[in-house]
Amino acid sequence: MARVFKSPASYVQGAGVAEELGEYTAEFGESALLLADEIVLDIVEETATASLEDAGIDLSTVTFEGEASETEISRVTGEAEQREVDFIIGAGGGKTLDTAKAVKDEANIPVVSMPTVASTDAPTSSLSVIYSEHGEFERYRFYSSHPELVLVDTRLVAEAPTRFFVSGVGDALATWFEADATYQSTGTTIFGERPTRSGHALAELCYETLREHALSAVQAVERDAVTESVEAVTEANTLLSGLGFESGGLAAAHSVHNSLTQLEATHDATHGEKVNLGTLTQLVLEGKPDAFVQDIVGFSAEAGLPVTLEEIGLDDPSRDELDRVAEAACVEDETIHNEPFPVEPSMVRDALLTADALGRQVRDR
Ligand SMILES: NC(=O)c1ccc[n+]([C@@H]2O[C@H](COP(=O)([O-])OP(=O)(O)OC[C@H]3O[C@@H](n4cnc5c(N)ncnc54)[C@H](O)[C@@H]3O)[C@@H](O)[C@H]2O)c1
Ligand SMILES: [Zn+2]
Repeated sequence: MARVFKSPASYVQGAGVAEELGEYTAEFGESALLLADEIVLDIVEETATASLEDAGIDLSTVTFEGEASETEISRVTGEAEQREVDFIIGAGGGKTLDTAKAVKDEANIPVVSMPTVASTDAPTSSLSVIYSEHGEFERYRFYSSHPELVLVDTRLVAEAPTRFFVSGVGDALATWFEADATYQSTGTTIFGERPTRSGHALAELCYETLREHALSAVQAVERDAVTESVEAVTEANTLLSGLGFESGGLAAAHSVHNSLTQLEATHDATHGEKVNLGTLTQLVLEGKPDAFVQDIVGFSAEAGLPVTLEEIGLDDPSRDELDRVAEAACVEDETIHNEPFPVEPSMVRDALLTADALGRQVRDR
């Protein structure tokens, strides 16, 4: 089996780089469509328009309606085609960027991925997570190429609500454990091939960066401050986590996340928050030693992440609900089968219950 590593063509990160959007995108053409929801348009439209105008690029906008659904993708693709734009810029959170990437694919134009929160690794990846119009996970949509450019303004990231940044830490914290499980097994990545050493190493760097900088970075973001730790964690959440999961592999944590979305009560928890329960479940499933699991539970709680089912909306889950989650996590094409041992639904249910109990112990301390 081949080993494959893929990535976006360029990654640019720094405080104030949104003002240089025009310079970095001039190579993509003379007209662009900006896709962002109302909140994000308020934040970026003026800066983006001015910067693109300086670079001789016409910019028009489409307001993102809130869900990365097939309906929304068709609507925005229609706008891009009708206006005959040369490229699309998606600005905002994971759902907006996933939609912009799908439009790139449908309309066959470059996409600039401009996260305004460091909440997930969606900006960097070559796939979109598609939901129904009601917010239920439907499927992944894979593309043959990555965003042409990922541009992250850390000033915007720091000024956004801290919860997004903390959620990004949750998404990124899973990366190393999942990549390492895939590496130790005969698992494949989303490219359908074996992981490279590079993917594995970047996933580990992602983990080390979070352990060294996350607590300081969260404190800084709480105060809208940009520090070296904020730069480090923004890169971990956005770039290292993205490259690490795509070229390193996903395993149990994201399967548990996906299956948790089946329960409506978890819909108010963010992607990264649900992933954190997935990470803790994976560590218990793998039989990691007590001290190790407690260390990760303690670290993630201190960073502000949920460590119990209650904190992601499941106050008193029934046995039946947990069984449904465990079943869904183990369907054939789920990445949980990248674990280096066979996984059955009953093992997942028991690991989830135990992870929750360990989380409550830490919370009650
Ligand atoms: N494609 C991938 O590889 C991948 C990876 C991880 C997650 N995802 C997907 O990403 C989605 C989750 O993304 P998310 O957690 O970013 O949430 P989101 O996209 O649902 O929402 C982001 C919210 O943040 C707001 N926002 C954005 N920037 C802001 C700013 N600077 N200040 C204030 N508010 C701001 C937006 O208005 C929006 O309400 C899920 O659909 C998940 O499946 C995809
Ligand atoms: Zn994720």
